[in-house]
Amino acid sequence: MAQKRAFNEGKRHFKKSKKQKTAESDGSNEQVLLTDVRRLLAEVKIEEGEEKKLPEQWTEVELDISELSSTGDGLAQKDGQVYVVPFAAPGDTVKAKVVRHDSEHSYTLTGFLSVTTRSQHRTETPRCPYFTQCSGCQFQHLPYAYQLAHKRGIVEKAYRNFSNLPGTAVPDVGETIGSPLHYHYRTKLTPHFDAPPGARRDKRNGLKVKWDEVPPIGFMKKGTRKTMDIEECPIGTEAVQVGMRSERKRVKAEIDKYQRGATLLLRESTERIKKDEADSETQDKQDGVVVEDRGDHFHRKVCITDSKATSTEYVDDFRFDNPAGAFFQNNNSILPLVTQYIRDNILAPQTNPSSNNTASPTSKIKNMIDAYSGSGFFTVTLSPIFHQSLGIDISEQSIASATQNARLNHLPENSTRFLAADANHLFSAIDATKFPPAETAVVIDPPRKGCDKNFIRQLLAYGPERVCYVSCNVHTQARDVGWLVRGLEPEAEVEGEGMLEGMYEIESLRGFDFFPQTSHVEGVAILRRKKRAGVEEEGKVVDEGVDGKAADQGQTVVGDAA
Ligand SMILES: C[S@@+](CC[C@H](N)C(=O)[O-])C[C@H]1O[C@@H](n2cnc3c(N)ncnc32)[C@H](O)[C@@H]1O
Repeated sequence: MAQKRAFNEGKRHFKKSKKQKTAESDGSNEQVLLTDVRRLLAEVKIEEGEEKKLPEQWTEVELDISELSSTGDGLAQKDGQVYVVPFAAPGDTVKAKVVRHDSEHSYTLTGFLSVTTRSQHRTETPRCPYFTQCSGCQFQHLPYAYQLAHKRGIVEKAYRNFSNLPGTAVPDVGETIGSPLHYHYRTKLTPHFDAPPGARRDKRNGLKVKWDEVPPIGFMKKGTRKTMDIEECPIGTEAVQVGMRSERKRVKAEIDKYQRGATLLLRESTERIKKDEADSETQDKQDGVVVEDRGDHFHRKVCITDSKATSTEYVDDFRFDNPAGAFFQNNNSILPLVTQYIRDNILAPQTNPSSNNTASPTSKIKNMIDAYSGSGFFTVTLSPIFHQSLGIDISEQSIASATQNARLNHLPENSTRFLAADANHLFSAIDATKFPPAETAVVIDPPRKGCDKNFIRQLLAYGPERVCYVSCNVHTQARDVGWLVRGLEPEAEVEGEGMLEGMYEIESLRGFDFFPQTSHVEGVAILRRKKRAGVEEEGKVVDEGVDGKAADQGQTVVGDAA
C-alpha cells in the first residue's frame, strides 16, 4: 500500500540554514558537522572564512582523511579548508569530487570517488552492493567494534559541545552497547519511487500520468535528490527482505495504476507459537513466511505492507500490537538490552532491583511517568518495577495502542494508565499527591528535536527524583540535559518569572547502537535529583512541592536515592 513519503526522505542532506548562527543547539546535521569543522580549523589555527583559492566545482581532489565527524563523514584539511567526504575512514587517502564550497565556514562538501591508500581501520567488506551510492548506511567498511567506539565519541562530543556544562558535571560516557544483530536488524523499511517526468504537467492538463518505464524503487542516491533502484537491503530483517522482493514485483506489475510516486511500507510482524502447541505446518516453508526457532517458541514472521493493518512484536515476553504504519522502535534485537538497562538503572543504584524484574521493596521510587510514551513501549516494559505508571503522548492513536498493549500484557488498569496530551502542559496537570515528585521517576523519549523549553521548565518545577532521558539525537539530548543540570533563565516575555534552578546531576551516560552500519546512536542518560532542601528530618521527606512552597508530605524514606 502506498504511504506518504517519510519526513526525512527526498530532502537535501546539506541545506543552507541561518539556524547555525543561534547559540542553542537545534541538533541538525548541519550544525553538528559545522561544530566538528570549526574544531578542526581551530586545531590547525585557521580562521573560519579566510579567503583562499579553492578547486572548481566537480573537479577531483585527493585528500588525507584525519577523522570521522559525528555525522559519519570523513574530514580532511587541505590548504586551510576542511573537506567533508562520505564513506571514508581516518587514515585513508581518497579521491573525491568537489560538490559545494561553503566559503563562509571554510568547508567543502564532496562526493566519494575511490580510495588510493587504505586506512588500517578499513577492514570490513561492505555487504551491500549499493554501499557508497545509497544514502542509508555510512559505516559498512568499518569493523563493528570501531563503529561502537566512534559512537561513544559522538556522545562525548555532544555533551562537550552542546550541553554548556563544565567537564566536571559530565561523567565518563560508558561503552556503547552493541546490537546483537549487525545486519538484518531493521523491522521496518520504506523504499519509494518518484512520479515520471512530466507527471505534474499531465495532471494539470487533466491527463492520466504516463509511465514509459518502471521507475527506480529504492532509497535516495547519496548527495542527490534522485531515487536509486535497490533490489535488496541487507539491514532489513529476512521477513522485510521477502516483503521488499514481492512489493517490487507488485509495483512493477501495477505501475499504470499509480498517478504519482509513492512510499512503500515494509513492516515485520511476528506470530509467536508455543512449541508444544505447534502443528506440523508451523515449520513448513511457506511463501512469504520466515520461521525462527526461539527456544520454547517458534516465531513466524511476515512482512506487512498495509499501514493500517496490525503488526505484532515481542520484546522479551512483552507483546506489542500497533498499526503497521505507526512509530515503533526499528531494531527488535536490541530492545531487551535497553529495557533491562533502564530497569537496572532508573531506580537509585543502591536500591537497584537488578534483574529480578519486580517492584523493588526497598526503593522509595514507586511511580513512573513516561512522557512521549508512543504506544507504551517503555511504560509497559518498565511497569514491573513500579507501583503505578502513567504514559502520555500527543497522538490519540498511539495512546489507543498503548492502552491496548497494557491490556495485552495483563497490566492492571488502575496502576498503568495512559493519557493523550501535550507533554508541554503535562506537569501542571499532574496531581502531586498521587505522583509525589520524591517518589517518581520520569522517562523522556522525545522526537529528534528534543524537548520544548516549556517542558523542561515544568519538569524542573515538578522536580521528580530521577529522570531517564532516551534520545535518537544525542545533541538535542545534551542541550536539554544541560538545562536540567544548569537551570533555565526566564523567558523575556513572561512577566515575573524567575530563574529556574538546575537540580539534577548526571549519574550515567551511554549510547545504544540501534542502527548498526549507520552513524546514528541512541543516547540513554540517567539523572538524579540533587538533595532536596529540607529533606533531612529522619524518616521524612519535606518537599518543596510543585508550586515551590514547602509541603510536608510525610513520606517514609527507605533508602536515599540522592
Ligand atoms: C521517539 S517517539 C518515542 C515513542 C516511545 N517512547 C517508543 O519508544 O515507542 C516520540 C513520541 O513523542 C510523541 N510526541 C511528540 N511531541 C509530543 C508532545 N508535545 N507531547 C507528547 N508527546 C509528543 C510522538 O507522538 C511520539 O510517539
